[in-house]
Amino acid sequence: MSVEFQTLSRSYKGKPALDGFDLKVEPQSFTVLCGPPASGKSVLFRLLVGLEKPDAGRILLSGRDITATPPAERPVGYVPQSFALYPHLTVADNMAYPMRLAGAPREAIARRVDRTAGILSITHLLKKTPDQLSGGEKQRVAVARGLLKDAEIFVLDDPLVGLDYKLRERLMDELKALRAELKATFLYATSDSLEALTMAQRLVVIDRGRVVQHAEAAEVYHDPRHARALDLVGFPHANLLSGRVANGMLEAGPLRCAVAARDGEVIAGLRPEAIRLGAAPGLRIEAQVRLVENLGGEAVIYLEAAGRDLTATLPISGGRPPEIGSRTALAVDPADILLFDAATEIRLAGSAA
Ligand SMILES: Nc1ncnc2c1ncn2[C@@H]1O[C@H](COP(=O)(O)OP(=O)(O)OP(=O)(O)O)[C@@H](O)[C@H]1O
Repeated sequence: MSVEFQTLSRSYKGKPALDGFDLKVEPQSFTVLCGPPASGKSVLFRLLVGLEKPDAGRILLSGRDITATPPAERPVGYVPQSFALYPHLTVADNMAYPMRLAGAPREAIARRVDRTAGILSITHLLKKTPDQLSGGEKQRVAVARGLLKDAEIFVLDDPLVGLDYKLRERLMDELKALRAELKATFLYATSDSLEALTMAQRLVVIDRGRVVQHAEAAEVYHDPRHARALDLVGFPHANLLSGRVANGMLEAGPLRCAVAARDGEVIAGLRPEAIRLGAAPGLRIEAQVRLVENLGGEAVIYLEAAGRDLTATLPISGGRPPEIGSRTALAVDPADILLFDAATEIRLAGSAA
């Protein structure tokens, strides 16, 4: 089933949470919505589930307008961000609750509970009550409960937040497998960019209640169309330096070079992995090392250059990362600098020359 949001708007006390939100996702796709906190992801999901009404705009499922359809009549399963399990019911009964409510036959419920519990590795918990579970176990039960509904669309609002990395990785694989098995359309919100890149077929970057880019995950990473897409997708966060272009010259903190962009205020973006240490061809930058995080094979190095903060990731195979407090020479290929309009944050045509 396809899902289409058409110029959806929703404000709270005059402040827009969604502001002309437009998005269409294909049937049986796995779409990840990635946006910073308070960008509107949860509000969007609550509108799709029917828990709230938009101020303007429409929601279409396979072309049918469901904006005014009551929640119970929408074929949408929901894993909310904050979950509440019924304390007096066992895990199995907690999971079964939405299907019971919908009047599903007992055998169908039992089958579905068993299968979903197996996929999420919670079979051993089925007879326990929530007070006997750890935080992570409760979270997996809540995910299972949301996925149990006989639905064609499932929305998962940051369902793995707070779980340890190994468990998250495993659950991500299992959720993808489950999507294929259920032949359903999955919408998955996260504010974690690594999770977004790992999970996504299609990635939607949201900023301030609007879609700023919708593309394959790799395309968002390699060809960000908006400063927020560059900022959010990738780890560590990209460097975003405010500056200006005048007479074909970029000046943004330590980044000073000829560019083919029009004159005006800009944001110059540079991924940490595009900065090299030592003398290399390209733009030379003098910097001071503020902090080094040694990750084994590579180091994240926090620097100051021309009064601005810069983050670099450097391979340190065999070598040693630079000393904290030392001065160091950096090299940047001007072609790696991405320019965005300072006001709209949209990518500008023309990169460094
Ligand atoms: N019921 C509400 N009343 C008032 N303001 C609200 C309400 N729900 C959401 N908002 C506001 O709408 C904006 C978007 O919130 P939303 O919860 O959708 O963000 P989000 O992208 O899901 O963030 P997070 O990743 O932190 O969950 C925020 O500024 C939030 O304060």
